[in-house]
Amino acid sequence: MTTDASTVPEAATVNVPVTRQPVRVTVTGAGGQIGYALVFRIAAGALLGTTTPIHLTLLEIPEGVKAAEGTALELEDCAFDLLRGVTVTDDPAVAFEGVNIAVLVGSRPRGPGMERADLLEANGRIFGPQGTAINAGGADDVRVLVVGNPANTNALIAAAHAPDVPSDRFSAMTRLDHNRAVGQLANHLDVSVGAIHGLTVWGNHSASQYPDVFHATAGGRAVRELVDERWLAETFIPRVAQRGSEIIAVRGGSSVASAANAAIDHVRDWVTGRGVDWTSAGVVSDGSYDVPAGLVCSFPVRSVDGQWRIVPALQLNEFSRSRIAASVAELVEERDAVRALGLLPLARR
Ligand SMILES: NC(=O)C1=CN([C@@H]2O[C@H](COP(=O)(O)OP(=O)(O)OC[C@H]3O[C@@H](n4cnc5c(N)ncnc54)[C@H](O)[C@@H]3O)[C@@H](O)[C@H]2O)C=CC1
Ligand SMILES: O=C([O-])CC(=O)C(=O)O
Repeated sequence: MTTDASTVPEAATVNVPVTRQPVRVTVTGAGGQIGYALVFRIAAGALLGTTTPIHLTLLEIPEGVKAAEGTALELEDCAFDLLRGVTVTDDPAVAFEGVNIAVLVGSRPRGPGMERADLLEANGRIFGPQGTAINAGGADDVRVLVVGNPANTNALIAAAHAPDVPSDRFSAMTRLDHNRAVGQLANHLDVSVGAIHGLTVWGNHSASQYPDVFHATAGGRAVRELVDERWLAETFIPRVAQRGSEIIAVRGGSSVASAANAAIDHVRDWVTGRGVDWTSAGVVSDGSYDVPAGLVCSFPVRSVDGQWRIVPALQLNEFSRSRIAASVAELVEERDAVRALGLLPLARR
């Protein structure tokens, strides 16, 4: 089923000159919670700026199509200048035809008492067919952000099913962890978040992740000289790594608005670049920092010419090396588990 709720008149009353074709952005799981928090901000220009027209495609499973159609009606009611059309569909082939930016959210969230890896089999089955559809229909410049959990391994599955798309076009969202770490550190040091630079979340988007402050600065001062190791090991790292569970316990459901915000930060920085500073993203390892090549692991990254590049040659102390190794070991286990389930059938070229 596919419906077009394309109602915003082309260049009718907008102040911004329309100079190019709309960028095609597809959001999966658009009838769900994160989808609802995401698409209005995308349509308002938070993703690609206030002069880039957008066509939004909302992919849902049949049970979710009504909710997505309702969202499309509300998008229409916002009369966003930049929004050139909305397509709602339950067909991945339609959803990914000509897509420039795919944000893969659609999948089950975890509930209280679950770890993200508990979703491996149920959600893993979603990302192979979507990778295949992206391979078949994606635009030459397609970029894919996987949000649905377990995000790193789902990105691995999607990329493995898209052998014609360069693997660096697939990434997994650890930006929420990065933002959480920046927020916690800024609070602790009583500085603004904008004063924090050089922080990295390494590894898996799971409780094993390692938020690393050893290269970070706050207002130009080395963070390692401003915090004590006990606070790092006993408060900061576990608080950031367990923040998803904390949110589930406190609000009764997993993070929504902060996740949508992180997805926007990730894609915006990927497309537009970030100068000299870095952020964190799950990208396909090239073997840097002893992370086995091919795993989707969170690294310090910069976007250069629209491509994520791993920040090279950071000196890692023994503590950092062992924390990264533990999280990478979990990624290897997840990869082996989905391989055993037959969800990683293709060798990438
Ligand atoms: N990487 C990260 O930092 C974060 C990831 N998440 C993950 O995001 C995912 C979505 O979370 P919510 O939006 O809160 O869940 P939700 O349950 O509110 O929405 C998920 C939507 O996905 C749809 N869906 C399921 N299978 C689909 C498929 N094959 N194709 C298209 N749509 C499909 C469902 O119908 C539903 O509407 C979960 O896996 C959650 O764990 C959540 C927060 C942060
Ligand atoms: O924890 C969850 O299940 C949702 C999530 O990924 C997060 O909030 O980081």
